[in-house]
Amino acid sequence: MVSRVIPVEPFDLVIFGGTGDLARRKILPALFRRYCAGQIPQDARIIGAARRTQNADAYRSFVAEAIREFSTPRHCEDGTLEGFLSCLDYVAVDALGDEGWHELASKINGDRVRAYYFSVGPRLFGPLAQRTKAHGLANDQTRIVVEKPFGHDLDSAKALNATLADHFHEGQIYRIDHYLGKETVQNLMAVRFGNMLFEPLWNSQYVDHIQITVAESVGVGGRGEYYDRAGAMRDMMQNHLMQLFCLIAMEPPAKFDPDAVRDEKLKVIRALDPVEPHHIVRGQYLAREGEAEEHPSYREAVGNPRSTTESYIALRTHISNWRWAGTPFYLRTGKRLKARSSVINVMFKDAPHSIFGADAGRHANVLSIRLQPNEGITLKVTIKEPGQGGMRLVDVPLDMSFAEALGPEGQDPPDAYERLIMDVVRGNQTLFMRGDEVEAAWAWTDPVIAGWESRGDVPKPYESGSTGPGDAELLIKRDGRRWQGINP
Ligand SMILES: NC(=O)C1=CN([C@@H]2O[C@H](COP(=O)(O)OP(=O)(O)OC[C@H]3O[C@@H](n4cnc5c(N)ncnc54)[C@H](OP(=O)(O)O)[C@@H]3O)[C@@H](O)[C@H]2O)C=CC1
Ligand SMILES: O=C1O[C@H](COP(=O)(O)O)[C@@H](O)[C@H](O)[C@H]1O
Repeated sequence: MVSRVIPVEPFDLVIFGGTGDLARRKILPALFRRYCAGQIPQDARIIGAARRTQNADAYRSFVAEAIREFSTPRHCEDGTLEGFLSCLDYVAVDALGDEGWHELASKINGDRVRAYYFSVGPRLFGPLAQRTKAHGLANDQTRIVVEKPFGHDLDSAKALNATLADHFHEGQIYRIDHYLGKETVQNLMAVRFGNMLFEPLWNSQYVDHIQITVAESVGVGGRGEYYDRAGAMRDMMQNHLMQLFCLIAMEPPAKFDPDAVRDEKLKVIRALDPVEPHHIVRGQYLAREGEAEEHPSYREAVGNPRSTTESYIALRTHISNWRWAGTPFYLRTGKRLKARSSVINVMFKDAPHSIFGADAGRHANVLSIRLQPNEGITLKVTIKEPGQGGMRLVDVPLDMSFAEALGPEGQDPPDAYERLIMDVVRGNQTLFMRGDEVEAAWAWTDPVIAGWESRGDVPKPYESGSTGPGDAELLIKRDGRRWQGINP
């Protein structure tokens, strides 16, 4: 199955922070892949902007290096890299001063789409918005792309929304949550709303509970300073897990358009109950014996021997609405866990009555949506155990891997940033967070954090390579349930 690539109109994209880590590892390789796919026209202009002084050729060498290191292009013909590099330019600009802005303005084309990607530290989001406008770089076609973190709490998110709103209207602001750009995350909507099979069962009458797991095998890497101020609750739960949660729990939007989808997500967040303190477990990873040098403990990695920041969080929450009344949602995420594995498990209830008697045991269907890796869907169904031993039941998986089912496109789907950047150029905000959504997510998150801060809560240690702290097992076991495994 080969999908049709529709080229976008020529555009100007300025990447503020175009020499930074995110630009190097994600944004520029994503643009290159879209160029290879034939989606970016030759007269598109991609301008890196950062403080350091260098000419366009030096920037092109930097980008070529980044692409060699981080891009795995398909269908790329000889000379494609040169073609892509010829779309690039560079201007030295200071987000906090006036240097470089005049030159940047001179390179922007009059009447085509202009996108400004703010891939810089969050303290620069406001100044960039202000200067972009003040130096005449913005027109009605202008879009700004704002990276995470979008605020540190509700007050800072409100302040940032207000600052951006001083210069751009909501329809111009693209707040990135890269999980929304993941192919399988979009598939959540396709599975739910493209099939008759699931939606009638998608409620508390048939669903016992839902588990969302985003497990990472990596540690905090080189982002220790940022991470130690954030922790798993702010870094992952408030945004990525919250978005997955919304897509799983929301009502069907009337159509797949930005406000219809975002209105429904917002309703879910606003209907969330506050999390009870005894429904949260925080953890912090320790080094495994003998591996401390290669894979240090969390505290070692962030250079803060007394840190009480969590690298793991598990919680139970509820939505107070008609569809989900009484259905618990268990969410967990953490670093340095057993495997990289993001899965949503929809755990259905047992059949109301067993005609096979007590010996048949208890069996319930489970729909597992694997977001990464090994993207696909498994439905656990109950069948008869083969043989003459009476009517004994056994659970077997109906397994579908997207890679196998979809052929080459399924094996190498576009990276999240590819999809999202092209959506910016096309002017489609469906997969971006709206300001009120972000604020609602913080309004739910803040009291949780305030609670553990006021209690002086210290995260529970867990060993790197494990499934997290033992208390997280108890969190769900107390309810007579258990986590599904963390498997690669
Ligand atoms: N790296 C990652 O994996 C992820 C990053 N993010 C977010 O992306 C954003 C960028 O992160 P990352 O790339 O890691 O950060 P880096 O520190 O690697 O890069 C920062 C960039 O900003 C530029 N910069 C710094 N100060 C100024 C200034 N005053 N004016 C103009 N440019 C400036 C730097 O270049 P120079 O010093 O030359 O000015 C550099 O290009 C952050 O908001 C981060 O939270 C989000 C998810 C993942
Ligand atoms: O935004 C973030 O996401 C990554 C995980 O993203 P993934 O695409 O690799 O699943 C996480 O490692 C990082 O801490 C966080 O800031």
